[in-house]
This record gives sequence, C-alpha cells and structure tokens, in this order.
Amino acid sequence: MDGGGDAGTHGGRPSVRRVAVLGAGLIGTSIALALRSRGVEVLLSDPDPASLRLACDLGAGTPLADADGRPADVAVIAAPPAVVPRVLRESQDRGLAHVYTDAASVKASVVAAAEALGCDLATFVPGHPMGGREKRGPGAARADLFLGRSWALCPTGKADPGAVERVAEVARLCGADPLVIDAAAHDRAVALVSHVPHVASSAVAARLVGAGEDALALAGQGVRDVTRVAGGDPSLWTEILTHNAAPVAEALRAVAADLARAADALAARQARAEPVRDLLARGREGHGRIPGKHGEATLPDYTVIPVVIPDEPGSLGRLFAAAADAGVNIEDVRIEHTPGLPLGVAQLHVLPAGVDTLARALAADGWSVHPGA
Ligand SMILES: NC(=O)c1ccc[n+]([C@@H]2O[C@H](COP(=O)([O-])OP(=O)(O)OC[C@H]3O[C@@H](n4cnc5c(N)ncnc54)[C@H](O)[C@@H]3O)[C@@H](O)[C@H]2O)c1
Ligand SMILES: O=C(O)C(=O)C[C@]1(C(=O)O)C=C[C@@H](O)C=C1
Repeated sequence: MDGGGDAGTHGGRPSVRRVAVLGAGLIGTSIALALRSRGVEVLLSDPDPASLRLACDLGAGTPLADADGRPADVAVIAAPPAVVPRVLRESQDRGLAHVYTDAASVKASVVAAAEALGCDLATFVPGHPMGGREKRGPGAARADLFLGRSWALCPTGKADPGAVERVAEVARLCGADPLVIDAAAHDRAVALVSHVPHVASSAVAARLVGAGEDALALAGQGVRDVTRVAGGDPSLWTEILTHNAAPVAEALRAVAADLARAADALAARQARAEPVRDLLARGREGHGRIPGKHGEATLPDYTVIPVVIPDEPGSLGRLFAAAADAGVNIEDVRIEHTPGLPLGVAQLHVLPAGVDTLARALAADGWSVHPGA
C-alpha cells in the first residue's frame, strides 16, 4: 500500500465521512483538524474537559457526547499507549464505530493487550502517524502535522481488508502515506528512527542541567537541533519506551558502545582518533540515508545556495519572487540569523540542475549570492 492516488477519496468522494477521535491532545486534535479541513465530520472526546473545550474551540470537531449516536465510519484512539486497549474495548462494546484505529507510538504491546482484553481484531487496525512535536495538548495541534509523513498500519492476520482500507483513507485524508508493516517490525524500526533518537537527545540535554550560565550563553543552533525532542513529556515518553523496551535497549546499547569507543580514543589522546573519525563518517552516511521531501536522501540531492538577505520585512518574499521569476523551485529553505546584525543568510536548497540558473538570475537581480560557500 502506498500514499499515491487521490488522497483519501474514491473517485473524488471520501468514503470516510464521520470520524470519532478519542483523546483531544496534540495528535488527536491534529488528526481532527486535518480531517475537518477535508470536510469530514469529527466527534471528539477527552476525559479532560479543558482539552476537549479547547479542541472544539479550535474548530477540530464537536463533542461526541452531543452526537446522535449513529456509529462513526472510523474511531481514532489518540490516547497514551497504556489506555488504548481499554478504550478500544469500551468503544467496541458500545458500537461507537464500524472501524477502529489508534495512534500509539508502540504497536506490539497494544495489540497483545487488546487481544487479551477480547477486543475484535477484525475491525481494529493499529496505526502510528509518524509526525509529532515535543509539545503536548490541543493547543500545540496543527492540521499539517502529518503532511508527507509515513503513517504505519499494523493490522493483525484477523483484520478485515475493508477496515485496513478505511484507516488508510484516514491517513491519506491527513496528507500522510499509509505503510502496512507487521507490529514487531514496526517496533524495531521506530526503536531506531524515533525512540533511541529521543533518548540520545535527552542524554545530551541532561548534561546541560548542571552547566554554568557561561556555557549556556554560548548555546547555538547545534545544541538546539540535537535537543529539540528532549522537550517532550517525560511521562508519555517513559510509557512509550517501556512499552518497546527490548528493541530500544538493544539499539541504545549499540549507541552507547559507539560513544564509549569514541570517548576512549579521545581520552587516550590517540593522534588519529580512528574510532572518532569512523563514528563521524558513519554518522554522516546514516544522516544521508534519511529520506527527504522527494523520498530521496537529502544531502546528495539538494545543492545549498547561500544568499545574504537584509533582516527586514519583505526580503524573503522578494527573494522567493526572484527565484520564481528564474523558474527554479526552492525545495527547502533555512535561515541563519546573527543576533545584532541587520543581515541573515537564506540557505536555498535547490535541485542541482537549477543551481546555475538561479545563482545567475539572483546575482543579476542584485542579490549577494554565494554558491559553493
Ligand atoms: N507526541 C508525539 O509526537 C506523537 C506522535 C505520534 C504518536 N503519538 C502517540 O499519540 C498518542 C497521544 O499522544 P499526544 O502527544 O497527543 O499526547 P497528549 O498528552 O497531547 O494527548 C493525549 C490525550 O489523551 C487523553 N486521554 C487520556 N486518557 C484517555 C482516555 N481514557 N480516553 C480518551 N482520551 C484519553 C488525555 O487527556 C490527553 O488529552 C500517544 O499514544 C502517543 O504515543 C505521539
Ligand atoms: O518531531 C517530533 O517532535 C517527534 O518526536 C515526532 C515523532 C518522531 O520521533 O519522529 C515522535 C514520536 C512519534 O511516535 C512519532 C513521531
């Protein structure tokens, strides 16, 4: 299964028209906002009345408690992993929807607990949208959170294929690419691409607790990038990690061994520090393998053109207009600011074929362009 075709529609008409979202936090409200933007009716519930009110006020849906009782096409359980099986069982018992899914970041333990509770696995398609933030609650929700992201679906052998297709349609309606994968394989994969990165980020950020003000004053973008996800909720993440304990422990041990080898080499003041060089080289190679916007590795595919821009309203708009006039698509952009300076550097990411055209056109338009810098 893939994300191709008309997102979430059959011949242009969505077959998912009414969705119940149980858990109006960051993920539930983001899913609800995305579905509302596609014209889907959304019914919301949350044991926390303040979260429910805020999600409704944001336009994410209306309270499930006020609904007419007709079953939803799909119910999405966007609550913490430990409560998902119980909420599923209760929802199925009251016939809340025709099809059920969840958003929990771990899958095998959720499936096992759902089976143990006697849930109907024909109508339950476990899911995991691979978009998120380091913030929680409906106030942090965004309708575009899942755009272009993978959305794992982990149906058991008992799942009804029609149920899988319905849940895939929910993912597509949110702008994501559904990807069917076995629950255990999913858990091993997310240990590597999500759970261990989170712990590694926390380990680096934890070193800052005792750091002096002088050191913190020197914090630049590097430490901010590496520690962003460490800002996540410790209770939710402890739950995620302990529900995926074995794969996370294995991958974490491998990271720890790499770090220990690098530290030993540096402590011994080895002249060439081969273990360090090897770790950095493998790290760069691994980073290059992360799929980019076009599903290809980011590093080799885009060329970065630095352009100096005045730090004033409208300068980015003018730069983008000049690129559009040159007929070159900006694939991505990062902006570096130096506090106190009236200038910034826009790092334009373009496909290699457009580099010369864009650099010439921008220079002719008076921009300070620095290809290759
Ligand atoms: N945070 C992320 O980046 C991210 C990304 C993908 C998936 N997830 C998964 O999504 C789920 C929700 O995480 P979140 O980040 O939205 O957390 P959140 O804390 O923002 O929201 C969770 C919501 O679930 C509600 N809730 C608790 N018990 C409930 C119950 N019995 N029934 C209904 N709602 C209940 C809470 O009141 C809260 O509003 C988790 O399973 C998490 O693993 C999180
Ligand atoms: O971008 C972030 O802040 C996230 O942590 C999102 C992220 C991830 O690791 O990519 C985190 C947990 C999820 O279960 C899915 C996505």
